[in-house]
Amino acid sequence: MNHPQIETFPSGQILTVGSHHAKVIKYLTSGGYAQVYKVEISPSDPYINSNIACLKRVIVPDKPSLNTLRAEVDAMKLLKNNRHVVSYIDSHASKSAIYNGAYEVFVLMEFCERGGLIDFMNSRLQHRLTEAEILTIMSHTSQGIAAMHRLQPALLHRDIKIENVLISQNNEYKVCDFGSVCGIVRPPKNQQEFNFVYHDIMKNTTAQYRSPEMLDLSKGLPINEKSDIWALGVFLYKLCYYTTPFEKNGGEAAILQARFQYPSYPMYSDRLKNLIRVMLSKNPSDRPNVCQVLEEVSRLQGIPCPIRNFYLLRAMENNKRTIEQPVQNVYMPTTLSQPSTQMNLASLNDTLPTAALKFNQTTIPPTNQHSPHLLHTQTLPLPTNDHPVAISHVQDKISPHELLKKSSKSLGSTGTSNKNVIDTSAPDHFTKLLHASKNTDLSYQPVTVPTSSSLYNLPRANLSSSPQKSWKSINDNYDVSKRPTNYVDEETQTYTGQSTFLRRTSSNRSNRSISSQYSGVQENTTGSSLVRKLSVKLKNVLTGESIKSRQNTGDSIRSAMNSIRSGFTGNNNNTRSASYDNGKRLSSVNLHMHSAILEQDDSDEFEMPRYNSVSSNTLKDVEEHERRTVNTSSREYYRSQSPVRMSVNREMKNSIQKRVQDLLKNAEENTTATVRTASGYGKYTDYNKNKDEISPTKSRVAQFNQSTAALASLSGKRKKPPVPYKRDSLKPTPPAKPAFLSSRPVASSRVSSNATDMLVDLSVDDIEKDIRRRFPSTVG
Ligand SMILES: Nc1ncnc2c1ncn2[C@@H]1O[C@H](COP(=O)(O)OP(=O)(O)OP(=O)(O)O)[C@@H](O)[C@H]1O
Repeated sequence: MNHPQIETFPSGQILTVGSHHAKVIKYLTSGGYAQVYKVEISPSDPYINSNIACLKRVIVPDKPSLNTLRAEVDAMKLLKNNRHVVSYIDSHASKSAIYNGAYEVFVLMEFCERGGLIDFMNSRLQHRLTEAEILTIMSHTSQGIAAMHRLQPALLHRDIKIENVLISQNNEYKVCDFGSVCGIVRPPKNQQEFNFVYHDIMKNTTAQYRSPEMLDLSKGLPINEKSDIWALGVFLYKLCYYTTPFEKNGGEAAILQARFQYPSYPMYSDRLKNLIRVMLSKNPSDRPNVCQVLEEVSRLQGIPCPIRNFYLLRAMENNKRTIEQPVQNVYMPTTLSQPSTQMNLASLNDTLPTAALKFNQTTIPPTNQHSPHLLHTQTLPLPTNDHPVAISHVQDKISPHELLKKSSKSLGSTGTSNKNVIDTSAPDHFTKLLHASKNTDLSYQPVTVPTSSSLYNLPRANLSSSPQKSWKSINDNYDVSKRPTNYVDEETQTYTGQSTFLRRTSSNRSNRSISSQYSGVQENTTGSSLVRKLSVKLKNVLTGESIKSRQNTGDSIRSAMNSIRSGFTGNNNNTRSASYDNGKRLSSVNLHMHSAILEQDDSDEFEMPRYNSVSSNTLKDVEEHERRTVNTSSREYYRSQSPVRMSVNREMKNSIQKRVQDLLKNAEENTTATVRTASGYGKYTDYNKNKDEISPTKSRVAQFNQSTAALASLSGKRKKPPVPYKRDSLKPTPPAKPAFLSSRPVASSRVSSNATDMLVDLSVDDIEKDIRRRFPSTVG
């Protein structure tokens, strides 16, 4: 993004950000893209329990850049209120009054009083961080990342680094900067996809933190959570040694080989070094997942692991579900307590391919004993037919006794190379790697991970030193004016002496393109996916949010139906229904009441400003953006890669289903049409505190009733308006299909599309059939 330089706001300036008023206390600093202010907000935020917040002001030059920011805000919203993520408060976007065509975006978030981790590290050049301090930072940061990885589908941060961790007033470390988030990226299938992924990585990641699979896409490995783990390993190394592991020796070649060395100073325990080593494994599947990292960090700290291993819980739950399915003619013991059948679930976890771990999230009742080791010692019921071991058991149709004997035999063997057999006498894969180093005096612990921390030679002496004691100087260091000028670029800096400072660079992501030339790739992070479009359209139909006349009610239904259809067929040409034309809609909306709101299709995006001056400048870019990029095959590729939206929409999906059902039910019951008012069609907002406007809840109910009534009143009462004659030559030509799409059937490329997966549940045929039946004149 090419960001224009702008004047800073003076102290005392009052701004409106969404439903908050923000008074500038002071300008703090400028990041690569943003001006950052400390502000006083009103009303105060209930989560942070304070009226002091951080305001990020970004001027973006164009709509694609704006969409990138939207994705960042979407991610922050998803992660809101996590203790180790900088918490989102509010946001707003408007057209810039200073720069033509540019946009000004404000994001309000929790203020991290103690500034950046990098400042803290710079304050400790003489006395490097202790192991206990490093473990605390690592634990908090990993918890922030775990909050992302636990989402389904998982969110990747993709830019984990020292510069992106801030410190709160009460010394909690928090992950920030979600400008690079994306979902799991499957390996590119052709040259075009390869180029997109490559450029996307170059643009959104920091060179020294890139993983081997990111650098060598020809390996055909996905970019998934394990790429974040690699970056977290580099992060840990840098916490220890103030430099990254590959910048001195070898650069990219060293990264590709995962070749690095530990400096002799400062001294850290072998356990900590081993943790770095496994996190920096060349093969992603050899790296621990974030829960395992946290478990090991907690063991080293001698405290219970703060989170439950969600990968493991999902595996267990899935396993349980499979077992509960009746299998005919097979004797299945419910539990087996013999040691030989105890399977370390972490082992199972690591044995299963990553994809197999992406089970549906389920709620598992909390255990009484919250121990970091508890989950390691879970007894796994006998393997079932979702696992290679189980297949033979299930197929064999044997009695419980034989089954037990057989499983003891196969599971008990050690050192097996048979991948179909889980070796329960061996430790889990990660634990093995962790303790395999010659440097460590620990031999791995078989089967059961001990709960006694003494087995792990915990550095007790270090643990006793409180990190808080040495954090006195952070506040001083936070003042940017007091920062030393001799910072060294963090991309190239090598620790050369005690006086070398780490630097917060103005452009932290090396190779980060300043232009938006890869707009197709940007869609990945913009979240302008088909799913969103369809969901929003359908939502609009159901809530009446963008309906302004009966005429358009029918149009909207048609449009939504067309969109849903095209969602299944992959044919986008008809999604641009003339009835869904922004300009047309604008001409008839009540600008006075809700112009800002009605112009905006994506109702969950930035909270639009409440003051009048901006209302006519609000953004309706997504439709336009999609129209512009409808031809790009990257869009096809990234259609399956919009996790932010998908996570939001996952929750929405159920409510959509319910609303469709309710809508149809209510349409039958509702005999009197509700009188419609303009206010009833306003945009829903969580923050609408203005008493003059309809409250969010009431507004939603009203909207819903009105749209229901409107639909009901349409039934049989209105003739379909004549379709205006249009000469063929005036009809829009459908955009040409890119070569890539022609060479490959669209349907096959959509198989992996999560967007389609989600929509399947909506039973569109049923919806359409029902609506056709009820409103024959409306749906064309
Ligand atoms: N919530 C916050 N509380 C306190 N200080 C903050 C906060 N957010 C950002 N800062 C300060 O502002 C600096 C720049 O912020 P940030 O990194 O988010 O900006 P950016 O323009 O997105 O930078 P980048 O180049 O990393 O994308 C941070 O390094 C930090 O010192």
